[in-house]
Amino acid sequence: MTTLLEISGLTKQFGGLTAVDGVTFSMDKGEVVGLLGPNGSGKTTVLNMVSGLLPPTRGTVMLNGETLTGLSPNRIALKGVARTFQLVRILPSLSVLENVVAALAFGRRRLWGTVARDEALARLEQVGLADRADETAERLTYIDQKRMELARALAADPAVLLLDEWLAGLNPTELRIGIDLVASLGERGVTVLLVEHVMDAVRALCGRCVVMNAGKTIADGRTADVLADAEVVRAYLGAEHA
Ligand SMILES: Nc1ncnc2c1ncn2[C@@H]1O[C@H](COP(=O)(O)OP(=O)(O)OP(=O)(O)O)[C@@H](O)[C@H]1O
Repeated sequence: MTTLLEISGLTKQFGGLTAVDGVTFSMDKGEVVGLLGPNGSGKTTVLNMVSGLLPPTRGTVMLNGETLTGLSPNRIALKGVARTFQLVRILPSLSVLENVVAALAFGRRRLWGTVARDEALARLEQVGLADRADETAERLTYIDQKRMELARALAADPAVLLLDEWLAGLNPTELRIGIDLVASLGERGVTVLLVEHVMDAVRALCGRCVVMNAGKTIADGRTADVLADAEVVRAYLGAEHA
């Protein structure tokens, strides 16, 4: 396996609070890795540093041996890192199709015109939203806005996709579809870092998990082993899970 993403000693301090404290792990190409931990343990802050939204206080992020730390979010996106947000970010007054076309125009492939339109439709098809292509984005349900945000992220043809609780709030049928979708991305060689509290999804999707607590990594290993780890159960999953 080839190491694609390497996170070393990643640290973020907000004033006196060390939100992320020396986090180190790497991901191979095509791996789907769960990043777990209780609320406030620092997971989103890790994603924010990997995607360049926040500069780390210390530590580095490398993609394919190239340092991302210090680059702007836009540059990092152009290098192949895409993400979704816990609270979806869309262009509300544009159509669903235009939202994805915009991601293509400003993404690393810089596609325009009918090529962009065809590609956008293919991405919407992939996330099950092709029939809503002409709808104004703000009229979509929250779940469909999440789907559209994923289509925008996929339009960037990412090497690494950071999903921040993308499966949260889905009903059981939608969850099944969402899990299959994320699994298909891994199978296509997209490396996925999944911040998620939905344990059925984590078990179904992640061969490996990294668990954080109070900014630190407390476990990193095969999902079954990590979820049975006494410290992970104590800090995150709770006794009823064990
Ligand atoms: N911009 C910020 N300024 C100050 N403190 C912040 C900032 N962003 C996050 N924090 C704090 O850093 C800590 C880690 O937050 P973070 O959102 O990364 O946790 P999380 O594990 O993603 O939580 P959740 O599962 O609830 O999304 C929290 O104590 C949070 O209040």
